[in-house]
Amino acid sequence: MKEPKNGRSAPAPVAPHAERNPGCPLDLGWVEDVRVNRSAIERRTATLPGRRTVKQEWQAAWLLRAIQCMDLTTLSGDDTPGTVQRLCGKARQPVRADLLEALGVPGIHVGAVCVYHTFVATAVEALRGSGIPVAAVSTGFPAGLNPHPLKLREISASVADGAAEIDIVISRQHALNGDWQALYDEVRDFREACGDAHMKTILATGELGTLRNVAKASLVCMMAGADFIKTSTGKETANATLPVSLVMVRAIREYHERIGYNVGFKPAGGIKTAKQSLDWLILMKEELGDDWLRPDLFRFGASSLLGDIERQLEHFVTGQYSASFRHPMA
Ligand SMILES: O=C[C@H](O)COP(=O)(O)O
Repeated sequence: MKEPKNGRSAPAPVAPHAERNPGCPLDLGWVEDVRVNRSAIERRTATLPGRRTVKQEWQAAWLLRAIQCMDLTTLSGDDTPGTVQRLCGKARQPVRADLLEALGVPGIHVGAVCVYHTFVATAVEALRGSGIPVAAVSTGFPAGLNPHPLKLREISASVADGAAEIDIVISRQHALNGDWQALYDEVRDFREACGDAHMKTILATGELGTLRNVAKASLVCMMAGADFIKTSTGKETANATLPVSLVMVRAIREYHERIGYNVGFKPAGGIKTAKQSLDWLILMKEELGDDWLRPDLFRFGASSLLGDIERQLEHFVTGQYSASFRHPMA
């Protein structure tokens, strides 16, 4: 990440989309060879937040980057066109103008807005001209138990309404049964239905049983053409965690080394504080390098993280914390 030298933290302009991952044939030998050392993974992630930290203007710069890498999300049963429109307003101007001015940042927006299919057209309209893509959760999100043909139609409908990114959920049963061919075929079909829209595959790691299953499912989804692998829906009992993320980003690194394509990573669910966002950015920088600190290869899926980041930026500028209601999301 480019870091400020003079206290100013203007983020570089960033493109939303990287080169597509075409996938590769399913390599069952590779999948079955996967091993995960749980205690080593847990040790590494337990020490990471304590060992590394960024302060002051560097922290402000990293928090601005976290905003640029955010899929600002609303996935509630009480979503309405009005709340989605207000969220899109927040996506265009995620930080108060006076704070941006004080930071010396001309303008900034989030990576994408993420909604249910029903609100794709509303969000597309509200974001017109902003360059912010709309992501739709799909394929029977969050449980992923709808009939397969219906899932494909749901993807097509969101693409037709203007979604540039589709967040699919995998059938957890395929991973739990070790039926990697079925998972590969399913995700391959989803990828085809997405057409030009970028596909993020949600593993719902909290429901996959073991870290080894997480690693295997990550590889299979990338072989099937996932542009991103994403931890969680936000609706599982356990959502994004650092150990699960470490396993997934190491699978991304392995796929890159063997197949040559960069696949993105999206931790999602339960990421609410600026401090947590810094932990994830440090993880990405240390494990995958600076290329994965941009929105084309890294996103946070989060509905409430932005409010805390804005509060921290306000504290950096004014030295004071405001109440969270002063930074409403929608
Ligand atoms: O994909 C995004 C998640 O559903 C957001 O989860 P959250 O509401 O816990 O931030």
